Amino acid sequence: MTDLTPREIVSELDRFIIGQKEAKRAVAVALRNRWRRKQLADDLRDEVYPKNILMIGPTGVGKTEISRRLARLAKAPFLKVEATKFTEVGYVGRDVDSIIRDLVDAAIVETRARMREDVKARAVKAAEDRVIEAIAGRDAREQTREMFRGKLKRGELDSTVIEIDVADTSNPMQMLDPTGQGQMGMMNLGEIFGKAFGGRTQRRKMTVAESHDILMNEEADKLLDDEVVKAAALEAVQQNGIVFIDEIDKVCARSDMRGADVSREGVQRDLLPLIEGTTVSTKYGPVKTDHILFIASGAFHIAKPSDLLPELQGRLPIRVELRALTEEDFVRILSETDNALTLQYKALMQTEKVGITFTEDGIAALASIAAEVNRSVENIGARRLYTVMERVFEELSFHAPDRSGEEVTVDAAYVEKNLGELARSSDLSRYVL
Ligand SMILES: Nc1ncnc2c1ncn2[C@@H]1O[C@H](COP(=O)(O)OP(=O)(O)OP(=O)(O)O)[C@@H](O)[C@H]1O
Repeated sequence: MTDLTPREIVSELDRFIIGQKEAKRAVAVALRNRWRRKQLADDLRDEVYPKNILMIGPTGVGKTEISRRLARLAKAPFLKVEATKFTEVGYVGRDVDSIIRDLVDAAIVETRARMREDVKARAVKAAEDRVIEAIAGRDAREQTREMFRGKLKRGELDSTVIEIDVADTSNPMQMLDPTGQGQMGMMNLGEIFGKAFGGRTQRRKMTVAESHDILMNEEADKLLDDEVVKAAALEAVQQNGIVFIDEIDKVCARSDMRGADVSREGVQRDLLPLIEGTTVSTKYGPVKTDHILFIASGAFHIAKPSDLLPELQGRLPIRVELRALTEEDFVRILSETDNALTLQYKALMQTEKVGITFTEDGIAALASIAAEVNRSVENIGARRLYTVMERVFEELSFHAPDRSGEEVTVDAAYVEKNLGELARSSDLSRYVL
């Protein structure tokens, strides 16, 4: 749980998302409300439900990104689903409870990773002991072990090859059918049960450096109590979980309701109890959804928010609109965000020792082409920047290993050379950009 104020939350989000002030403020308040709720006395705390949010805006303008970054900031379990997934032909029973089950699965993985960090120091020691045992043998004297420990810490053993028993994480069911054709071969029963019921190990050869992460995770897991992980993950989901439901406008029925519309409205009806608060059973135990924050989102080009079921409208009281991104926004997305694509490509090329410099007019040219293709082909928002950048770097990406030591300046001329032709033909850009 974060104790950041709404202003601080917005400024954290500003590092990654350009514009969309209204949406940032709404999610910041939603998060702060959770902190406020935590401060209340028990009886009142249970009465305070989250105010869920409806984000309205075209594709690729930051709806998911804002929600995902918020979840990361709050260290909250997060799940994104498309509402339309539940209308697919052949989808039986519209199992919307799977949303909560998937959220719990994600929370278990995250919680375990976080708790692993907590037991890291002890795990480091245990993992070291295993490496030293693999090198020096089980009966080595204390002095010898310490000598190896010193070498290990200094990285002098990194390329030494060791043989260790590690958990076998391959799929046990494959073992039950080794022929892969439904015919069971002759097998040792002990092997089958050993495989199917956990605790299997496998002897593997690897370098000390390679073994580091594997051994660390194994030793940390030994120190972690599964029950504690489970309880913490369930608590995190119930108190902090965030579910992002995309394409909610696509499950709106209009007044002239026909076959497919009826099924879409059915999805809204199924979603309703989750949002209103219910208990879902998962393999880790029951989960109450009352305090999970739901963020629904859609473009609402055809259907309107008022076409949603009235009960659902009532459960999504906060409405925010996100606007389409402009060419100026693209310039800022490319140059001001902490994870800007320009920084990413620069870092990637640096691994090949190719230096990249983006000039101002280069970035302007990239933004202008992205905006132009969005206008002429289809507006997919900031996602267009990905395809444009990939195309500009296509040649260089391929030849970079042969150009080690070179400096490349991405200016307007460079962008024009690699992209200009393509961007001017909407027939071509439809396929390539
Ligand atoms: N305002 C923005 N600032 C910075 N990056 C953005 C912005 N909007 C979108 N992006 C980038 O574009 C990509 C797509 O955005 P996002 O997933 O948030 O789209 P969306 O609005 O949720 O659309 P959809 O409803 O189709 O999923 C993300 O990688 C995100 O980083």
